[in-house]
Amino acid sequence: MGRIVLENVTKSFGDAQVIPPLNLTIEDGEFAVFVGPSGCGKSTLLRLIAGLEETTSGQILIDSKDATEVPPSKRGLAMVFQSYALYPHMTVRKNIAFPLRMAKMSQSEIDKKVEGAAKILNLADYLEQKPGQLSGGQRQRVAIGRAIVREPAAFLFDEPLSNLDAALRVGMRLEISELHNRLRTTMIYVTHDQVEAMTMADKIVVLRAGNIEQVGSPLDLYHTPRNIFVAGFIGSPKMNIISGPEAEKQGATSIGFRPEHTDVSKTEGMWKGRVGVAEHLGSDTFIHVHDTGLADMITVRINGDIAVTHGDDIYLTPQLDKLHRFDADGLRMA
Ligand SMILES: Nc1ncnc2c1ncn2[C@@H]1O[C@H](COP(=O)(O)OP(=O)(O)OP(=O)(O)O)[C@@H](O)[C@H]1O
Repeated sequence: MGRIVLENVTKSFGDAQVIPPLNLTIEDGEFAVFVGPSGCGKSTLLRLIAGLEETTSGQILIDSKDATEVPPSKRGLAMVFQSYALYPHMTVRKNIAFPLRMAKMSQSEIDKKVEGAAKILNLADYLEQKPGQLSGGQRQRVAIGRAIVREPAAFLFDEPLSNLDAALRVGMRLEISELHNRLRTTMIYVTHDQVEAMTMADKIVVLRAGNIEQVGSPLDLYHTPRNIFVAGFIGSPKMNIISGPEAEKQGATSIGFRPEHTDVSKTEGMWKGRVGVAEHLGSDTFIHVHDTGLADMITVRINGDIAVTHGDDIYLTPQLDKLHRFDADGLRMA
């Protein structure tokens, strides 16, 4: 079990309220991702759930029980820190066993659990090695192993991949998703990387200045962002957002169109511009377009290659059925 409910939770540091009253439910077995720009309160929210920070007001329920005053070690949650939180002088076996030894579990039971976790995480061959002999990804798995053996109601991850290189991040991202598929335990994952959020989450919670801007599945957020902030945050490259006469023509204060929802031609189209940087990836081409009179830069993405280069004229036509319309408050219009 691992259903986590926050009811009117607030957090202030001195006079500064970093989490205004916040309500959120994470269902048992769900993979929830907290995402948002630096300083928006993601880590604070996770630490409140873990019990590493005290709430200023409100309640935290874990499986319907009030956990607001329960100390971290008694909440049944496991926080996975970055891999450097391992003990360098201990073997992998001892690192994974550490929380069980603290809990005074019998040696035979410890061995069973450590070996079970090592199997799940493909670490069985490394149990007698020290963290320094392992790759970054393997170390990260040891950190996860230490959490798994406690059989927590939920795993809490705070940017666990941020100190890994790009290729390893992608690999570990898949491993954590696979682990979730296998264990089906609630996971809460903090990142500022919207690609991680999109690819891992059942439910994304987009935060800005401690406020929840939107909660939904990755594709809900992609297709129907409820405001300009979410529209600009979810999706890569970012949605183009423009205001002025072209938006007014669509009956909106601002309109948004994604790079992948824009038709491109060298001869005709709705708006004319000039190619700035064209990134030819083979599979796709990203073109950054200037001098449209709409915005400093419009980014478009097309499948495959197109023979354009810096300085060429180019014509853009947004796909009107995929246009996002926003009112003067930046809220999505029906
Ligand atoms: N112990 C503290 N004392 C005072 N202010 C704090 C404390 N911890 C966090 N804050 C403030 O609370 C706000 C939210 O911080 P938090 O670390 O939760 O953000 P975040 O979204 O996780 O950011 P990042 O992505 O940069 O890690 C920030 O303005 C931060 O300065």
